Amino acid sequence: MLRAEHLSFRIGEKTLIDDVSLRLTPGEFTMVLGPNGAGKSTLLKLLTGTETPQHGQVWYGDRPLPSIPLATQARQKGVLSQLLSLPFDLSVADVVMMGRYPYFDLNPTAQDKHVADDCLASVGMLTFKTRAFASLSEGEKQKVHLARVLAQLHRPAGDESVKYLFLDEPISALDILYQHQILSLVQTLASQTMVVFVIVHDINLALQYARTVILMDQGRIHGMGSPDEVLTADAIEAVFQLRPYFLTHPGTGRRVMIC
Ligand SMILES: Nc1ncnc2c1ncn2[C@@H]1O[C@H](COP(=O)(O)OP(=O)(O)OP(=O)(O)O)[C@@H](O)[C@H]1O
Repeated sequence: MLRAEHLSFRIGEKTLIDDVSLRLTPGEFTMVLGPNGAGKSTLLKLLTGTETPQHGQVWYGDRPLPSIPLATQARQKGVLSQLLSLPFDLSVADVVMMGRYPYFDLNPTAQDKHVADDCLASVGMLTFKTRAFASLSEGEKQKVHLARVLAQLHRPAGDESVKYLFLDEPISALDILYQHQILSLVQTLASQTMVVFVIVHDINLALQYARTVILMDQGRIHGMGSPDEVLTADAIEAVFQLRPYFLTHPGTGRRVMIC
């Protein structure tokens, strides 16, 4: 369980996050939506310890986040942010192996290499292993970074510790096939005692995949709950200033939004 109580965060005169409290349960796929500038990425930074709130606290399990040693955090928390460029000339394999740094001293073990290959394969990028990372397309880079974070959170058989996965717009550069493949993969991970917090802009993907939705507006949580509870026409109009319509998907019966 991840718990945040009364988080507030200001920069200068601007309040980016205003008294936000939430609980994220392992096994639930939580998707975060809201207009540009609503505070989604800032909330992710507070929940992961990249930024420190002026007020409020974050707990992972029963421990306040700042009290957890960084080496422990590195084994339990994976973050994929929007900044995907790397300053060095690394291969794809090197980038994914960065996810294994918390697990080995000088050189990766055969097990680390095996995990890295598995994670690359899970995002469809194993055949790119020897390519220079800088030469990849933006979508390919996004998949490799996701593989790096998955390698970081890999659990050996029998390890049932809770892991925490945070993804900031992980599918923004992906084609529709990979959007669905990656979200299906993350959905499966969420069901395996993982706290999963994913920022997306596509409301239909949230309707399809999320168990819990957080709708943010102006640094606050406008609504949190099941997609059907939170993503109503009134809530979407209030937050995005655009009245949507909902149709019924002919194949699944699920709600589909059009504007
Ligand atoms: N260093 C800063 N100084 C002042 N304002 C900032 C700073 N960093 C971010 N902000 C502002 O805080 C607000 C929230 O930003 P944030 O990146 O969290 O929004 P977001 O919901 O993730 O937006 P997007 O969907 O566009 O990625 C924005 O209005 C942004 O301009």
